Amino acid sequence: MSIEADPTLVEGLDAWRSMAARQQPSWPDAEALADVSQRLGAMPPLVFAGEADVLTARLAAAGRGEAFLLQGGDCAETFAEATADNIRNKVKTILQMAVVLTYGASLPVIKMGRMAGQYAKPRSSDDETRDGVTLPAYRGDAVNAHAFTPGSRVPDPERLLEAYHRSSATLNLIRAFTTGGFADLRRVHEWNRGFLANKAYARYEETAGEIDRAIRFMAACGADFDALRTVEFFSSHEALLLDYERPLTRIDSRTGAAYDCSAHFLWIGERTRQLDGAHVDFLSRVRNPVGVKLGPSTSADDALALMDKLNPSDVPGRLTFITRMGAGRIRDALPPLLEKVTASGRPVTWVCDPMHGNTITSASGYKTRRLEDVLDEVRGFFESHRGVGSVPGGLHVELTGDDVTEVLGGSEEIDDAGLARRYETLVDPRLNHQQSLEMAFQVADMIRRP
Ligand SMILES: O=C[C@H](O)[C@H](O)COP(=O)(O)O
Ligand SMILES: C=C(OP(=O)(O)O)C(=O)O
Repeated sequence: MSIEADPTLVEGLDAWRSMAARQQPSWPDAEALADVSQRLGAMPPLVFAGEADVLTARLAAAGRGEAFLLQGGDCAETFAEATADNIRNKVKTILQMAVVLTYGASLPVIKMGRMAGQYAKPRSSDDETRDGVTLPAYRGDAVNAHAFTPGSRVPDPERLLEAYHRSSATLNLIRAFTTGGFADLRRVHEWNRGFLANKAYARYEETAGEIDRAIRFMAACGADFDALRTVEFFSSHEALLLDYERPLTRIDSRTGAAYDCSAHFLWIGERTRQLDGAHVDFLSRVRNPVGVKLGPSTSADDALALMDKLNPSDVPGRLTFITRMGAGRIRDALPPLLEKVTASGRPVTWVCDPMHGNTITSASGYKTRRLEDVLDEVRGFFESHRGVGSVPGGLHVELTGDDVTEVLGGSEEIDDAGLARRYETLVDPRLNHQQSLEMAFQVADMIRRP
């Protein structure tokens, strides 16, 4: 049965309320939460169901090896940083990476931001202790504030509304950039401006020069370039806070199916992917394309059971598995999953998140990652897929368009002492602009050279 034809899916949209939901805030005031839910439910949707369907078709192509997904953005967006400059720099970085990948690998690249809604974080511990004082952990700006004071850390449902408004403003600007001419491929050089000149920047200029020449050649041949003016760009975030996702879920007037209209693509995190849990149940009932993070402890049977629950009709592009095994584990942990899922003959789009399995604490105490581990996990991802004959369909990265110093290594050779220079993330370390471009060049090579 196709997902829109099953009325029990829509009828059960609130079934998650009686299931175990991990990583939810302890909202102190149930009435205030109910009031916010009602107000969120009255807000316009942030995306249109038809856009989510287009993305499903694009992800199906990535699952067949006919496209490649590039999903990137902050670990945790913050309200304070939802500024024009930050949004523009992130969009530019993703567009630049996409150009490098498209040109280098001759594959269409699906561009998706971890943007316009990535305001909630699952945490390893419910508390944080500093100098003997213990407070509730920061769970993202949609829940509480980062400042280490008792008042800041109390979950406040009004923040869900603020997350909605910031997401709306961010998405509006992304749409303006990507449809208003800013993302026109003929401006490929412009996207480099404003970043620090560096090795990756120079290599990008070379690629941009080659693209320019190709465009001038095609123009001289009389090609029509209207299609270059706009770019499809999709939004995504972890569907962690069900008190946010549920009120933004709407019934599509065309099909009668439910869509979570907080973003085009939603994923379930490694910590909340229990088969009988609230998150899996809720996302099984919406028709957006959805993802699930799979860590190194995932068994092939877990993966198959998630497919049964989240994509029972085997719709290509509906389900993406985002593997995050760690560089040291991927070559052992991924192939058994790929073998069994591939043998089932059922459609899944496989994406590599090389960030979340490679987090370390540096000698000076920073939560960081090594760029070499991150790249090694991507290499392991390609090797595993090539060994099994399955399709490496995309990349999921935590990045920023700014010149932060949060990840070790890269051609700038950021070392432990260098981390302090500009360490700004509130949760996990992100690749900076240069490291993101370096990664794109290397991944283009990996796609090109089987
Ligand atoms: O981004 C992912 C998680 O939210 C994050 O890695 C958890 O970090 P913690 O272990 O500091 O809670
Ligand atoms: C929490 C995240 O990842 P994971 O669920 O893989 O740990 C994340 O992507 O922000």
